[in-house]
Amino acid sequence: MGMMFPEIRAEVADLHKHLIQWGLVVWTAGNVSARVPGEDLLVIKPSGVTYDQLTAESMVVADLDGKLVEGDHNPSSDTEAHAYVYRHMPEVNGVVHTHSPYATAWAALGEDIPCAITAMADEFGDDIPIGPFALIGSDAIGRGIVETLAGRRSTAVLMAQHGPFTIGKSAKAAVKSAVMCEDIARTLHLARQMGPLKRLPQTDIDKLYDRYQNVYGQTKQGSR
Ligand SMILES: O=C(CO)[C@@H](O)[C@@H](O)COP(=O)(O)O
Repeated sequence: MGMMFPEIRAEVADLHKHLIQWGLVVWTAGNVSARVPGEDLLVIKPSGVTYDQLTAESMVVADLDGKLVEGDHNPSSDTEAHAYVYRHMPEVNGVVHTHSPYATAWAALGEDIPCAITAMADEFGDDIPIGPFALIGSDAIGRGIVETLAGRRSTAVLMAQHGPFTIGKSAKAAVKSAVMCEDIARTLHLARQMGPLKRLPQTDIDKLYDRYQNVYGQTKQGSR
């Protein structure tokens, strides 16, 4: 019998290339997962396997308690965290974790990143919040992600003294959130060296977010 969910496995394996392409990880320090539609299952990277060895075949399938269901490798050490998010946030279909340098520096400081530029209002419509410090090896990280992000727009949380976790309506959307989170963390770090950051007015954040999420690019509303 063939492996379960070959297409989702291939997509998740391929999405890890973006972590390298955009400078979000060194060695194996990051992971991407996707929810399996209609199943209490997820596909995630195997733990400690370098990105050049990630293929559809090397991905693993786990249940939403983080237990291995199919695969020749141990699942990512963050599988329980990803699984907790999928159990408690039904609208989320992708989760990413990295140690991208600027976002992780803000996490080390324990400071929210204020929504001070239009690119941040576009993508997040919100500050990027700090989540609690939580040790790996239980659902503490997942609980911290959900408690921090539930009910707010941001799709990125900086887990204190650890690093960013991002969520999305798809695994690709969660990867994009991780890329934009790092870009914004770097820009606002640079800005803060020159002076205090100033949060945009909430009304402007709301307008920018609405445009970017509903009109920007090739959305139907965006067509001339
Ligand atoms: O941050 C951590 C551990 O604290 C992990 O995400 C990172 O080392 C990557 O682990 P995996 O290779 O996905 O098991």
